[in-house]
Amino acid sequence: MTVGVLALQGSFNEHIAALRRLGVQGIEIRKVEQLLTVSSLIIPGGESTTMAKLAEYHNLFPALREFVKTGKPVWGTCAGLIFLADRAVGQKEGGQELVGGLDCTVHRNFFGSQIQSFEADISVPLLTSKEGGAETFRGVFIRAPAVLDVGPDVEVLAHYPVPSNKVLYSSSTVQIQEEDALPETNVIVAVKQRNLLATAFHPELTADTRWHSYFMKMTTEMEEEATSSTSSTIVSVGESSVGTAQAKPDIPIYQN
Ligand SMILES: NC(=O)CC[C@H](N)C(=O)O
Repeated sequence: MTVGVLALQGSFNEHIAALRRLGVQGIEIRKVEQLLTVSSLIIPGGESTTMAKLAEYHNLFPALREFVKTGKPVWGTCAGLIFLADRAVGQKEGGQELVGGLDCTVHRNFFGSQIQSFEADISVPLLTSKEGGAETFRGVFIRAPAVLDVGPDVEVLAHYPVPSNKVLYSSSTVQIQEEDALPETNVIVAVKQRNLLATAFHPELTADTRWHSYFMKMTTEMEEEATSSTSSTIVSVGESSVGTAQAKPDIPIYQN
């Protein structure tokens, strides 16, 4: 089983480290030929416009679209979610190329600018039912996008409840008025459509490997479907195995 991580820009090293904690070797993908060798692909967070320019430079878009179409699992985190979306709003002037495949509209910087980045506990019932562990997952949102609407084949995996009148961060000019709380708006932050998984936040920046473990299971299932006669091999680089519940506290890895 070989997992590629698009390594043009952004948090690809962190994804590779998270895979390593599960005993899986992630392969850095920068060229079309490399993409042809992997069974699944992670598109990391970063800056989607820059990543798109680099992907264009390396002529990766046709191969990425083909990869999505073949049904191989692809997981986009943050900028990776933007890449996978069929439609994006809030793009820089002139827009940017998207890989597409995921029937949804994303807003590139839904939660505001870099300083409005935040962390929040997100409830993800599917992840808890498949991977066990805590009821919630620590979502690290860095100038994060959000999903504005989804097509009929898209499964919504997680919401982030934003109080309608609540400003996420206070500043000298903006005060949070908790007492006037209005009903919450449930913003979509994680989705799945067949072979495509997408999160607006960064699981690779936490010690919780359940999202990676879940993605590995998607990869194994897809491989078994494709080659039902041959068994897949995990390249073990550590002691732990895929699917093992992680005992580590769920804190951002940069605090370790
Ligand atoms: N952390 C991220 O990946 C941020 C993505 C960013 N909003 C973009 O447009 O690319």
